[in-house]
Amino acid sequence: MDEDIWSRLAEYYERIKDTPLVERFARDPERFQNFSITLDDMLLDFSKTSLDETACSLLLELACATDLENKRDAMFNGEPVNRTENRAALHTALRNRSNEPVFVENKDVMPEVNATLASMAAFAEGVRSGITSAHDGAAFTDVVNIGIGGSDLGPAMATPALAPYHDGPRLHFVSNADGAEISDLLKQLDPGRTLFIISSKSFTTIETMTNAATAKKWMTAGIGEKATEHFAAVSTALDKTTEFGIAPDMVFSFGDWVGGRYSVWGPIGLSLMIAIGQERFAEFLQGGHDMDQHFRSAPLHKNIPVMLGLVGIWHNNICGYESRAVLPYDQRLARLPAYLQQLDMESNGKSVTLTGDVITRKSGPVVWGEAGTNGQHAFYQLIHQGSQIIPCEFLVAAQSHEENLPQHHRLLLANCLAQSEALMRGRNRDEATERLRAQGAAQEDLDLAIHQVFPGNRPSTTLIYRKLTPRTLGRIIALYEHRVFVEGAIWGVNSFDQWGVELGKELAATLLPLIGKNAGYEDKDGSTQGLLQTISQLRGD
Ligand SMILES: O=P(O)(O)OC[C@H]1O[C@H](O)[C@H](O)[C@@H](O)[C@@H]1O
Repeated sequence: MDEDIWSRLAEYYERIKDTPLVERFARDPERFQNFSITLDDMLLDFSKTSLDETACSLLLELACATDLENKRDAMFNGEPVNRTENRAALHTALRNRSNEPVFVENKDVMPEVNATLASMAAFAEGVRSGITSAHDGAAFTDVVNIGIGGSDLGPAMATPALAPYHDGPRLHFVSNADGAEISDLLKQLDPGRTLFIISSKSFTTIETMTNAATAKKWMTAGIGEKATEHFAAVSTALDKTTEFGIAPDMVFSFGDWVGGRYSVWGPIGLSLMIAIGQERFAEFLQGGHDMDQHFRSAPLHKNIPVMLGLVGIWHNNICGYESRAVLPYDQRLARLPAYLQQLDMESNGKSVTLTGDVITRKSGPVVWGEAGTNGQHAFYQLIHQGSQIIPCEFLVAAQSHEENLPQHHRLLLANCLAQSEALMRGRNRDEATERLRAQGAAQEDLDLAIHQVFPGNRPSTTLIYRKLTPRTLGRIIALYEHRVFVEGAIWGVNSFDQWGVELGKELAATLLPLIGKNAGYEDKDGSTQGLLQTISQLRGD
């Protein structure tokens, strides 16, 4: 049945694709109201896309035909929706502020969630106040989260996002296997005042374990045998954290029903909680919960994650746009594109459905982006005049935290709106020629107009929120999580596994002993052999 809807969508798009966006606004004075959704002080505007009422109805029909609502309820109800790993995906339980029971295999997980949150809060507030102190009783001045992927990107994105609320110790993040990162950081730190949080769900991830071992060595050199007192861990592998030497009361655990890239809401958010305090962290959770309730209860056509997901499906599968740019006009969200790359591309970068069938259409698009206005002076050239169309997703706050710098925020807002307007309306050759004439260009220079044509009719969405508070950030992240879920549900993929990261890891393990060797890799392909030899020569091994 859904094949029929896909075909109807494709046919319908052929009929309407040449209607300019500006014409749609001219025809429908209510277009903004009809193609935007509000949740309290947040608004998603998707009126600057080619979606119209018929396209929306067809997409909603598709959502129903692919059983979106039942799939959503199954996730919230703790069913093992991550079927390839036979697990629930219950990040929503971590922010379930209603406290209604949530069952995994007949056991309510909420008491455990609340107990963990309470122990995180006790630890975080202890570190912030100095009660949980360094080996000599002094307060920690610096906290370093060592983790990668989902054990890094959440707090690494959210901490700068909430900088105005950051009143705890300084926070640092180390993720890369490249020793440059930890080395450059350690040079700035005092081991006697530094706390490490080793964040790894599995506690086996090679990058994290290598950085953790380096940190432990550095700490031991600095403070001696009490080094492990300066280590906490966030993990589901308690045997491994003990083996590393971390005291059980410094370890924070979570269920295997929390996926790495969905884990900022629980103990992986410990570093964020230390930065902003438990109350602000609770507001962040409340924001996530607000979006969960909206996602569960709002009718599909008034449901922000659902409609953002359907806009994504429309652009990717129907219009054929293969990437999307996330453009926060909010410097503090500069890490949001990186965060969303993992959330989106690790979740939906799949080629096989849950039932093991090869997907016949495009699944997860390429997600990329940069904070505005910086992007304008870099890659917007291609967005405006390049040969491919990139749907742009703008985010912007109506109010800034910098009340003493109102001129900056007005400028930021004007730029954000100008970009979506320019993408939509473009500039034709006549207009470009007129503009040159008005600037006093000589007749022979009017040919330049061709270079100053903007095709226009390029789609964008804008998410506006009052101010980037903890609660708003929670809503934004949960919105994107559910958007990814909506798209994954329609494609029929498992948005909660990530088998695609494994092969590279396995091969790295086979290559590690070969680095610096001149032989022993005859079974490798010619390129890999050649590269190994070159590395050996260049290193002088
Ligand atoms: O938390 P960890 O077990 O250390 O995993 C860290 C990251 O590495 C894996 O390879 C996955 O790609 C990510 O989904 C995960 O977040």
